[in-house]
Amino acid sequence: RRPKNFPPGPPAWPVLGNLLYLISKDPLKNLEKLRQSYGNVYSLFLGSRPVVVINGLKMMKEAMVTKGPHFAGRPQDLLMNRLTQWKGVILADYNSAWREHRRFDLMTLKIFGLGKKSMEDQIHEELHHTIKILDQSAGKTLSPQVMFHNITSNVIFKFLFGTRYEYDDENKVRIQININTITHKKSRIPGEPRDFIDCYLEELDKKNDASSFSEEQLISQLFDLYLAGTDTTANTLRTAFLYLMNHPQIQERCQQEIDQVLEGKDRVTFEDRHNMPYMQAVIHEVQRVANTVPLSAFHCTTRDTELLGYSIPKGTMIIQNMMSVLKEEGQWKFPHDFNPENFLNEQGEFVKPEAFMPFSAGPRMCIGESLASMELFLIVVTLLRKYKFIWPQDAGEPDYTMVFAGSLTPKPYNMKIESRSPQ
Ligand code: HEM
Repeated sequence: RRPKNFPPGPPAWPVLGNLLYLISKDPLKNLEKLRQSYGNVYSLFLGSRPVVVINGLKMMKEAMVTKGPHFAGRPQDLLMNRLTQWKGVILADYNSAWREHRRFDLMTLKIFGLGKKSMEDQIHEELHHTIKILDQSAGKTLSPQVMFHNITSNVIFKFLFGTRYEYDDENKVRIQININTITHKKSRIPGEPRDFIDCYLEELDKKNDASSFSEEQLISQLFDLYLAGTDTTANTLRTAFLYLMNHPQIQERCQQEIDQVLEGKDRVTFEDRHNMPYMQAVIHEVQRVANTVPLSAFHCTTRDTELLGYSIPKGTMIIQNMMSVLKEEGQWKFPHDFNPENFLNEQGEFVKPEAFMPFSAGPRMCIGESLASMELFLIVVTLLRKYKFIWPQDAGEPDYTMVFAGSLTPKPYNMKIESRSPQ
């Protein structure tokens, strides 16, 4: 039974509730249909658990920003919580341990590169390795899946551990996380942190009884940042090249802008984005259609609260339907098409509508937004400057349907690359 004055929703089956809507073939389409029937704030039962689904920019802003702290919890009784021992940052509840760690993560990200140039250098270093592979593949067809994963994985790896792994290294992450923590303790010089682990160990030195910092938390932070920061960005890159290959006129216009703005320059910097409105528009449009994290991370109410006049008790699980904002009619010039004009004004300047919310909003908003934006820009621009990306002739019609498994990703595809004249 729905609690009193709870948001409306479809009738629920015994035991399963409305679970079938979410585990069927196209859960995102189901959520959209339910929005059409029940409005921007509706409810479902996952088994016997009531869940509220939030849709559309207005309600999303009111819940996540205006009433942010009311909606900033995370459900604590999911299997994943048990597996992570209630540690880390992504699944942590809205409490002081989460707050302290979130603040620390953000500050450390800023120290290592977003404030200085080091993250940018790291992205270029990684691109250097990728370009070696691509140069060998010029004129041929390749699958970009692993390649994009390797770039984004190594960028975050270097930030966390101070090293990168070789692309053919089988052991990569699993072993590194444990070994690195131990070797860091031996090799670090206090006051001269090399990476995230060193910064965390410094924090442990300062630790007092009330502090939530611990070695177990350190391991959980490493896992969380690695998991949250790798496939999200890699999947967005895969979406970018799927669309760029199948919209050659958009690809060419990007290349014209890139050639013009970077003429005589060795390599692109993140600052260059201010002179590249079209490129910026394309990357944002890719993120909008990619809808990479379509249900965000599940939230939970931290107190009894209200939304659109409905009562939502403390402890209610909240699902954000991101597509309902990223493709909301009335918010976009072309909500259902891939069209960079969505981010350009009449003067051709880059503008970011409020409904651009792929990183969510409010107290739980993604902490990797700046890093992801920097990666997307530097990687797409560098690759488009050097190569032309072509949809292979034998690949048939492009399939833009995304595969949903927590995050959204395009179906595997191949791309043909040709070197452009030396830039
Ligand atoms: C295109 C790439 C990315 C997208 C679309 C994305 C999107 C999101 C979304 C939708 C959330 C949930 C926010 C909420 O619950 O309201 C989130 C959380 C998070 N993201 Fe990202 N993300 C991306 C890249 C990254 C990167 C590169 C990092 C690592 C530096 C990262 C770290 C995190 C963390 C730690 C959280 C949890 C924040 C918290 O619970 O307080 N993300 N992200």
